[in-house]
Amino acid sequence: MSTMKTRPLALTMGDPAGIGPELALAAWLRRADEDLPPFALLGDVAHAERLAGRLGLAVPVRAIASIEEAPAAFGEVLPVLPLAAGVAAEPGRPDPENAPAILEAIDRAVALAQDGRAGAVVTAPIAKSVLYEAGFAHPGHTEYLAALATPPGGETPLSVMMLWSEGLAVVPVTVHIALADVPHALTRERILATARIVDRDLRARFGIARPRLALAGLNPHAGEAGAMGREEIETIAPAIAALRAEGIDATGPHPADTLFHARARKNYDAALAMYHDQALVPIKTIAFDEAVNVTLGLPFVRTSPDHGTAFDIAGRGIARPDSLIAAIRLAGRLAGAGAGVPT
Ligand SMILES: NC(=O)C1=CN([C@@H]2O[C@H](COP(=O)(O)OP(=O)(O)OC[C@H]3O[C@@H](n4cnc5c(N)ncnc54)[C@H](O)[C@@H]3O)[C@@H](O)[C@H]2O)C=CC1
Ligand SMILES: NCC(=O)COP(=O)(O)O
Repeated sequence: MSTMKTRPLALTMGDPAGIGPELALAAWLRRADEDLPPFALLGDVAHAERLAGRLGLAVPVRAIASIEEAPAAFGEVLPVLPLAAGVAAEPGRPDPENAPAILEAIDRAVALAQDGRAGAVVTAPIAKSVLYEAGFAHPGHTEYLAALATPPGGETPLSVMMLWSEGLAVVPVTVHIALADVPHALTRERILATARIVDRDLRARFGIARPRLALAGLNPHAGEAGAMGREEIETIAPAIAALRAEGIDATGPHPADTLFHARARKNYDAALAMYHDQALVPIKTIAFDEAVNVTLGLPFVRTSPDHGTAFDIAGRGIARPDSLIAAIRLAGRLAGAGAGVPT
């Protein structure tokens, strides 16, 4: 394991009835094999210990008082920053009563990253519907993180969801909305703002000198010259023209059905899809165990596994930690934690 001085990552527990906490235990067990940067779990010590016992995982858990203690502790124990809100969770049985603890973990992780004390935020999955029942007013992490990143009296940044893997990166321009609302939400301004953030962050965070962005159409055959919908002509093509005029390497609108096969994927660094499933179906199909959800447009790094809470398998020890491990590794890389700072 690295002896370099690093800023630890802040890993939220997600929904404690989902697979997030057990994946955190599994990732910690693989820390040396995977050369993971140190992280602290924002969670509940007793819950993590019970889960480790139930799953037969040899994970010593220790409460730490500040995240600065995490790197030194990480080699021997799973460091946990305990939450003030209580956690009482049975695997597979989500309970809106846990909403305060779930949100506290996110809030504190973001505060640590904003203060420069954590290198990045890694979030374990939350079940949106469970939080909605408790009054949560944001569609998901992506939008909530933008709200948390809003400076006092300032503008809320546009947070952009990107699902990234070695072979494919996809960005849904519209995210957590009903399909019926997509055409209305898909404006030229939204496409422009999203593509600019993708271009900027692929350069700044991923080190791609001139990102190639491929924009999908919305309709079959990218509208078939207007016969199957006019969004391509009226909205998407003008946005692409404006992006190109700014010097951004944007192409399209491409028919979505031929944008994701192996040869097509070599032609771009990120595909901008017009709605959630147009983006997430291809990447989860080819890279479910490796893909990482990265939020662009924020003043701090946030990654997450590509999957959800998987209540159907929680507490059974069969959930694969690969995507969370990929999320931790990518967070470390994007935050510069992987390289470390010599002590
Ligand atoms: N970043 C986040 O917080 C995300 C949260 N969600 C939330 O998760 C909840 C459940 O969503 P679903 O659509 O059911 O998706 P899901 O990803 O939780 O589960 C879909 C299927 O994949 C399996 N699966 C998921 N992760 C797995 C893993 N690591 N190893 C093995 N099998 C795995 C599950 O058992 C299930 O059969 C929803 O409430 C949704 O809001 C979904 C995606 C991301
Ligand atoms: N389907 C992706 C997803 O739901 C992730 O959402 P978020 O909670 O990361 O915004």
